[in-house]
Amino acid sequence: MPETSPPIFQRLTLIGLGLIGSSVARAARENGIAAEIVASDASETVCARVAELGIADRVEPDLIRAVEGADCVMLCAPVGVLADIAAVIAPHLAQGCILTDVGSTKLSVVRDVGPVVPEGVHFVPAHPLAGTEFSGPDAGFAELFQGRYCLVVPPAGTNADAVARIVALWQRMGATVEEMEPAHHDRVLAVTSHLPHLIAFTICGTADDLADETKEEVLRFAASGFRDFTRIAASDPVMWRDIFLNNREALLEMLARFTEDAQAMAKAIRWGDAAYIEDKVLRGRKIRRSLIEIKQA
Ligand SMILES: NC(=O)C1=CN([C@@H]2O[C@H](COP(=O)(O)OP(=O)(O)OC[C@H]3O[C@@H](n4cnc5c(N)ncnc54)[C@H](O)[C@@H]3O)[C@@H](O)[C@H]2O)C=CC1
Ligand SMILES: O=C(O)C(=O)Cc1ccc(O)cc1
Repeated sequence: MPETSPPIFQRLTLIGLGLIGSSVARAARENGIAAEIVASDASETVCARVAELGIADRVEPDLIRAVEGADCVMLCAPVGVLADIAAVIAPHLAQGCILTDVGSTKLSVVRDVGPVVPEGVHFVPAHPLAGTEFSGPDAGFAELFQGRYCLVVPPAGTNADAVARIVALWQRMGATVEEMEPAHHDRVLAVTSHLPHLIAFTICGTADDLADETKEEVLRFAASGFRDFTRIAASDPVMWRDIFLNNREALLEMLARFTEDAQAMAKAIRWGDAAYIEDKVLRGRKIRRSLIEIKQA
């Protein structure tokens, strides 16, 4: 008989049952992570759908009732509302409970949620580097985190057992976990995730602004380059509004650097600097190939 590990938590409460929350619900159940999974969402439609899908043991729209008696509460809503949710639930969290999240920005979560966490509750922020351009409870799937990274950013002095249990939770869902400082996390994600999304949203807008001239052609003849951008640009507007506004400094810095590099490319094109252009394209190709090698290793 295959050996089954005991659950890590008795009651795991998920707040926000979109792509990520519903994927955690499915993966937690499939991997026996919690004896009971409670789901709570601000949207009645989402609550009804989660009940219909049967991916939680209990759907509890009332935030306070949802967190009562939980030994782990995971915030899976957009980063802009996490502080408000935390303020409502904080007084109702059980002693020893672990409060965690999956938000894409981490300095803001540490800054906004950290101060309301009561004595005796352990705060372990995290960020799974896994997702898609889809949102909502129907978009989630249990395998989303397999073979992906999850970064945890526990504030200094966090209870080591609480950190170990959050690490175990993500590992059991198939992720590789690494610890990181929140400021470093936000700079790394600004360049690897937030800036690419900004560029995708912007280029789609630029193409759309040229509607009279080219729109029909853009859509009809869209080759893979533009298509790849449209996949990323299909992401959720509220989630990305909140990410941009909550990683303002690092994102603006990376955007400024990118703009300088784009201007250097414009100069090379204007002056016919063929070597510069070729060198930059070659560098892109090398980066892509090294990524594929890492994935295959
Ligand atoms: N989508 C992605 O690829 C990834 C997203 N993240 C982070 O995960 C979090 C959730 O993202 P998704 O699941 O993609 O979003 P989603 O849009 O699919 O789901 C968010 C859910 O939160 C609910 N919600 C909003 N405000 C709420 C409130 N005040 N109280 C309770 N529920 C509330 C919404 O009704 C919705 O069901 C975000 O913080 C995002 O930055 C992290 C990694 C990847
Ligand atoms: O779909 C994609 O390309 C993504 O980049 C998904 C994603 C979005 C936000 C995150 O914080 C992490 C991963």
